[in-house]
Amino acid sequence: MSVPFEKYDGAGNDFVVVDADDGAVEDRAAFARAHCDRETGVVDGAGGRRGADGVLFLSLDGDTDPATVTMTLVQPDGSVAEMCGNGARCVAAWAADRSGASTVAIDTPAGRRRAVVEEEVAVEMGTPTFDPGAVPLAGDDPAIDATLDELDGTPAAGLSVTAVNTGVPHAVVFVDDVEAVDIDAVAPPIRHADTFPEGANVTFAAREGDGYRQRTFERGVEGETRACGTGAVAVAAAAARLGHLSDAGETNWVTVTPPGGELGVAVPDDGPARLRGPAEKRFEGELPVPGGEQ
Ligand SMILES: N[C@@H](CCC[C@H](N)C(=O)O)C(=O)O
Repeated sequence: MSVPFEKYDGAGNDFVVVDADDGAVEDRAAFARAHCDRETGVVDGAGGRRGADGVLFLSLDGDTDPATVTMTLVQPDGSVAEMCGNGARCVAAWAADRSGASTVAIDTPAGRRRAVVEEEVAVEMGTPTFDPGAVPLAGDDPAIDATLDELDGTPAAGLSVTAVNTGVPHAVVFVDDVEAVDIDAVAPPIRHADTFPEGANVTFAAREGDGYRQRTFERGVEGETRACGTGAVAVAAAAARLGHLSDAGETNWVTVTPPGGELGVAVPDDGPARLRGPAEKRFEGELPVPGGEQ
């Protein structure tokens, strides 16, 4: 048995998109593990990398105003993420391609997010929180520019971490040069630290002009991705919290640049964060359903 899919890309974060209403994929974790693998997964019909950063199972209701999409992101390790910023932007582009709607409400496990599709796709990202219970953190104190003793003896020793939830947990580490970070060595001790009982995505950021360069090691992918939207929001939110954005203005758009593209982030004091950037369909095809009948 096979299922139709489309491949979308949001600033370098790439996703297999499956219409959940087809009902063909019973074991979503097995499907994601099989087709996201970077060596053996879905072949890129547009000539790019094999595999994907996750599978978006989507259900579109075009009869509501605005159109509503229920989004479930299943990651390469089979886990379900509560939120995905670039995924949500790809969802909005998918819904616009299908229904012509330029405004879309996206229901995620983290709550409803509104998106607008123009030349770029912008999505509301909720209000970032440093609250220890919401990140979540193991203790009662927030981690703001904090050195975690438990990282002693690891490649992450001595790094200052700011913990923030932008729909999913992020540990933000400001460095002088993101390119110089040995991310596969430094990120895992933070990602698995007891401080983060549900784990954390680990996002490195370095100032570049009025904005930031970004690299993120994603939970669920268990490796670096070419972009991460919740990570970009985490960078701007942490920078604002630490007083680093005073010259840029906290309600202005901040440019955050991951390896795969360019994102804009706004983190106003009095409302939800917003994320904008490119999101586009790359190709479509059919994929086998693991364990599915012939
Ligand atoms: N790439 C995403 C984040 C996806 C979720 C993350 N890997 C997690 O498990 O928390 C984004 O663009 O935000």
